[in-house]
Amino acid sequence: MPDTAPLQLDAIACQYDGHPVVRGVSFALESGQIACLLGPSGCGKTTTLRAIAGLEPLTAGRILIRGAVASRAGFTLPPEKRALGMVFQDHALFPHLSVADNVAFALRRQSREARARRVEECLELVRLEGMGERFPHELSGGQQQRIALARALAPRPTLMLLDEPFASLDLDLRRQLNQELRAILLHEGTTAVIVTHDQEEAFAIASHVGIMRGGELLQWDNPYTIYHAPSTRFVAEFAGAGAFLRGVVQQGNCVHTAVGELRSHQPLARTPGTAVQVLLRPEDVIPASSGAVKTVVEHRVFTGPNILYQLKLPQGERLSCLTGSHVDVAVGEPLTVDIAAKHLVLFNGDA
Ligand SMILES: Nc1ncnc2c1ncn2[C@@H]1O[C@H](COP(=O)(O)OP(=O)(O)OP(=O)(O)O)[C@@H](O)[C@H]1O
Repeated sequence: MPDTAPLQLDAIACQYDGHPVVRGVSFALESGQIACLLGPSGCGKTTTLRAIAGLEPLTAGRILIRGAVASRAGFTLPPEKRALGMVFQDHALFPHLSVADNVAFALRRQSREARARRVEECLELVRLEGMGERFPHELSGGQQQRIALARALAPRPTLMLLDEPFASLDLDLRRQLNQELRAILLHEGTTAVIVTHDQEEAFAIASHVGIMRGGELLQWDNPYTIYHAPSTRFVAEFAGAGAFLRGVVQQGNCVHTAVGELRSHQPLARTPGTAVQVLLRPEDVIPASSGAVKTVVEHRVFTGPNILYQLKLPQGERLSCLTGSHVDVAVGEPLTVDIAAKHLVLFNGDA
C-alpha cells in the first residue's frame, strides 16, 4: 500500500469514559475504493467513522490521511483540516440558505464563476439540477439527502464519510439512492467509508466490507469473499442466510454429514476425524425431483421473485434453500434437494 493511500488505520483504539469501544482496528483504502463498515448495533462502527473524521480522539494506534498522521494518542487534527466530506443520517442542511448556497458552503474560497459551475455540476450529479433557488424545507427527505451529498462532494474531498446516510428513508428509495451514491462516488473517483447495519446494502455498494463486533474488526474483504469465505461463524451468520451442518472430515477432502458425503474442490486443511460444521448457503441447496436429500418444508418466506425455505432433515438438522418463486411448496410438504456446494466452508467444533 503506497504512503499516499487516502486512508489508513493502524490498530486504532477509542474509549468512552475509560471504557474501550474500538480496539485494534486496521484497514486501508486505495483511491476510489468504497468501504462499508457493517455490524450489529453498538459494535463501534460510528465511533470508528467519527475517529476518522477527527471527532473522537484515539487512545492507541494512528490514522493516516494521504500518508500524513491525522490522529494518534495525544494528537487529533481538527475535522476541518482533513479534507473530508461528511454525510450523516440527519442531513443538517442550513435551513436559511438556498439549495445552491448550501452546496456552495464549502467553496467560499473559490471565484464566483468557479463556485457556480461546481454547484451546478454537483446538483446535476445528484439529479437536482434547476432546484438551486429552493430552500431545504421545500424538498422531500430523499431530495434533502441528495443535497447533503452534493454539499459534501462539492469541494472534491479526499475522502467521504457517510453514516447510515439514507436510514430515515423508506426501503425502495434507500436502495435507489444507494445505487446512485455508488455511481456518483465511482464517477467522481471519491474514496468513501460508509457505516451501515444492512448487509444487502453493504454488499450492493462496497468494494470492501469490514465486519465489526464488540469494537473489533473481524474481517476486511470484498463482499464476495465475506459471503463465500467468512473467517468466523459470526461473520458467516452476519453476511447472509445459511445453515450449519455437523460433519466429520474424511480422507480425500470429503466431509461426512447428514446430507451425505460432501466433497470439496479445494484442500480442507483438516485431518480426517476432525469434527466440523459445514456452512451451506441457500443457493447451495437445489430442489430436484430426483435429488438425494429428503427434507420437509418447515418455514418459507415469499419475496416476490424468490422463496427462501427452511427445510428440516429427517435427523432434525436444518437447511436453507433459495428458489425462484415458481417452486412453490407449502409448509409441511416434502421437498427433495441436491447439495451443490463446491467449495466447503468449515468451522471447528460439533456444537
Ligand atoms: N458519546 C458516548 N458516550 C459513551 N458511550 C458511547 C458514546 N457513543 C457511543 N457509545 C458506546 O460505544 C459503543 C459503540 O457505539 P457506536 O455508536 O460506535 O456503535 P455502532 O456500531 O455505530 O452502533 P449503531 O449501529 O447502533 O449506531 C456502544 O456501546 C455505545 O453505547
